[in-house]
Amino acid sequence: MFPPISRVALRGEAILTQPRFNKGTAFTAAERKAFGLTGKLPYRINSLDEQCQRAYDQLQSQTTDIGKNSFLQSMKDQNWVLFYSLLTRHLRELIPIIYTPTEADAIANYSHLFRRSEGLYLTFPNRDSMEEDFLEATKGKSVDLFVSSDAEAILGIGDQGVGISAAKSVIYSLIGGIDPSKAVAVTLDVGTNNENLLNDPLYVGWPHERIRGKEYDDFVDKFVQLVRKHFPHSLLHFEDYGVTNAQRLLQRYRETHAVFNDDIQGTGAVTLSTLMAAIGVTKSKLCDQRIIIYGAGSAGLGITKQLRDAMASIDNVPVEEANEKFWLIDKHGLITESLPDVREDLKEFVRKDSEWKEFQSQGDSNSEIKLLDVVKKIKPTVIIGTSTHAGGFTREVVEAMAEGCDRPIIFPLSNPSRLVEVDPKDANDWTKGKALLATGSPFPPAKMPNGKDYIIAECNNALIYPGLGFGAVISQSRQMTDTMIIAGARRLASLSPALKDPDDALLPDFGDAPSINFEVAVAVAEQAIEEGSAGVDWKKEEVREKAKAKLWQPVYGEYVYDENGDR
Ligand SMILES: NC(=O)c1ccc[n+]([C@@H]2O[C@H](COP(=O)([O-])OP(=O)(O)OC[C@H]3O[C@@H](n4cnc5c(N)ncnc54)[C@H](O)[C@@H]3O)[C@@H](O)[C@H]2O)c1
Ligand SMILES: O=C(O)C[C@H](O)C(=O)O
Ligand SMILES: [Mg+2]
Repeated sequence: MFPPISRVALRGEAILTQPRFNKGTAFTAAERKAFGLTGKLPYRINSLDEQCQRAYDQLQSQTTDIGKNSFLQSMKDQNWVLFYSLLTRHLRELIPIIYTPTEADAIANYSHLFRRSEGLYLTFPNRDSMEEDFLEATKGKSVDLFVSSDAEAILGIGDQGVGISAAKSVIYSLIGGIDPSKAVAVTLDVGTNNENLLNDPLYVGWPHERIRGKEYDDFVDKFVQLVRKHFPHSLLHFEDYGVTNAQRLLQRYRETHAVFNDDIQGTGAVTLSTLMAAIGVTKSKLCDQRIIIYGAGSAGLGITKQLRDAMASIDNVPVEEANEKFWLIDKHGLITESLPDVREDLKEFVRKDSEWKEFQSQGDSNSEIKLLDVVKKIKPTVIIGTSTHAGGFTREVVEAMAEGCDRPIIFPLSNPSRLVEVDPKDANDWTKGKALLATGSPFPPAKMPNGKDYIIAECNNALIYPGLGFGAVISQSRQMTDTMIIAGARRLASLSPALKDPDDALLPDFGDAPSINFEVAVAVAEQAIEEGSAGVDWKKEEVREKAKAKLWQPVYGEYVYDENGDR
């Protein structure tokens, strides 16, 4: 039954200052009496609609996006139902305020905007009390989800010391249906190498250079083992870890717990869905593509592997053959055999020197093979940007690509908006409306040569990770397997507007994110049950109904005072 009747053990000031239970002016007369609130609230009893109207009017009086973000953050500290219902009612308008791109500015100014702590802060110098701190923060809770970050690679803005886990956690509840009281945002503060933060007297994190090596691994491991021990059925989400740790941590834990790295797997999944929609328009197969990945970090490699695995599983292409469809470019150019210091995890995608002799002159440090060289030589059908290099897809690059194929597929995915590899409007103009486009942050539509709007799909992992997570949580999966992720990605691809009209967006609108993510969750849970990863004994046909019943929604339930109730 939703909304549920809640048994609450808090009275008076204590319930008004607990955002999980506070209803403000919406407490009923009976609740005011039972919880000692009659003298603590003004007379009028408001409905949730009226509260949302008032809050929306107040929000509109903020003139900047960052001001709106701070206002909403305060509202989250006061009343969760009101916060989430306001967002739900104005989803399209407010997601960019609480999430990408505005969240990037909020995190960059975290210490200066700081008002109130939230979630769990595990800090390296306090490592000896980690278990105590963990248990204190999770006492009495049945946690379904931990969203963790060490904040080393926040979006494209780099090392921010602390931040992001709370913003990503909000999206799980807003569009994924996860009960916010069952989610914990975890900040793993292992220091920062950001000089500005280290020199800022108001910095709220640990002002120390980042811990590396065994000390770092032991610290993260202590946290992961606490999650495993106390909440064995929970999902553990990793967000914005640095490239040297992200892939390693995922590999280390993925067999033993349901862990999920959003930048690697979430981005890989949403990009696979977007690409499947695009090749639906070009009427080609995944394995027919020649794909340039520009920026071979966590997201770039995650996308590469996801697309490669999909070629293998959907088109039945041997993995080694599928590897040959990718050209990875990082800050020193195309990744070839002779490039020094290539990360171990990129080795299977390294290109042979013998294919690129004309661009390599011995001993010349400027001989890196540039994006334009690669575009001209291989004539890619797809180019994906995860480089943080604003403007990296120049006019020359885009025009050269358009010469080599009819409908160039161009996904500049770097966030926030100011770091996009090419403004989609320019890519559309330079290709005379031929490009099939998707970006990581929201952009306004571009104009097609026939005067119609071309809607730019928002290929952001938030269109899929809440659904992947909710699917894994409700099916109590012991692991988040590749096949569960592919099932979610295929379901999202099947909902693409471009399947019906090739001139329409490659992905559904973010305004529909809750229903889209629900479909993803159903597909994930069905797959988990089918392959035996699930901990529930549902039949596949029951999944939709069961999932519906588990969706958390921002509505007020009835409260009953009970001294043994929740607090
Ligand atoms: N749209 C999405 O859903 C989504 C998801 C994850 C990441 N991203 C974005 O992708 C970008 C990268 O994120 P990440 O987590 O992979 O970071 P990362 O630091 O792991 O990777 C960035 C990579 O780009 C390389 N690079 C830097 N400058 C370059 C240049 N001039 N040319 C080519 N490569 C260059 C870096 O060496 C690094 O390998 C960020 O802007 C992030 O916001 C978007
Ligand atoms: O947070 C986002 O907007 C997407 C992604 O995880 C990123 O790091 O850019
Ligand atoms: Mg991220």
